[in-house]
Amino acid sequence: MVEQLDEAQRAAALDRLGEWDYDEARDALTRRFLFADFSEAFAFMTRVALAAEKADHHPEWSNVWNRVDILLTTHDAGGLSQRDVDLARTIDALA
Ligand SMILES: C[C@H](O)[C@H](O)[C@H]1CNC2=NC(N)=NC(=O)C2=N1
Repeated sequence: MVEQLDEAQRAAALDRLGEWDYDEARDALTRRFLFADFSEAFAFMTRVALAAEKADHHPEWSNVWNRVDILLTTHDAGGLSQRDVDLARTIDALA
């Protein structure tokens, strides 16, 4: 079972992640990625999809041309968990 992060753990995680914002309503991490064009954006999404499937942890996301909006939360935990923080780091490395 995955545990929801408490306030202190969440603050520490957000501090270290830097580029990610906190969505209070969803208890989630969010980040917008911008690319040169659709092809670059979709290539990124493909890399993330493979990593997400491998980790069995999946993003909520949308794409409009060169833009990819990502939201990470853990449905099983009812909010933000370490799995989201780990996936955020993985995604940053794939951008
Ligand atoms: C059964 C399976 O492990 C779960 O449904 C996983 C799959 N991917 C998931 N992804 C996310 N973001 N949150 C989850 O709680 C989650 N649960």
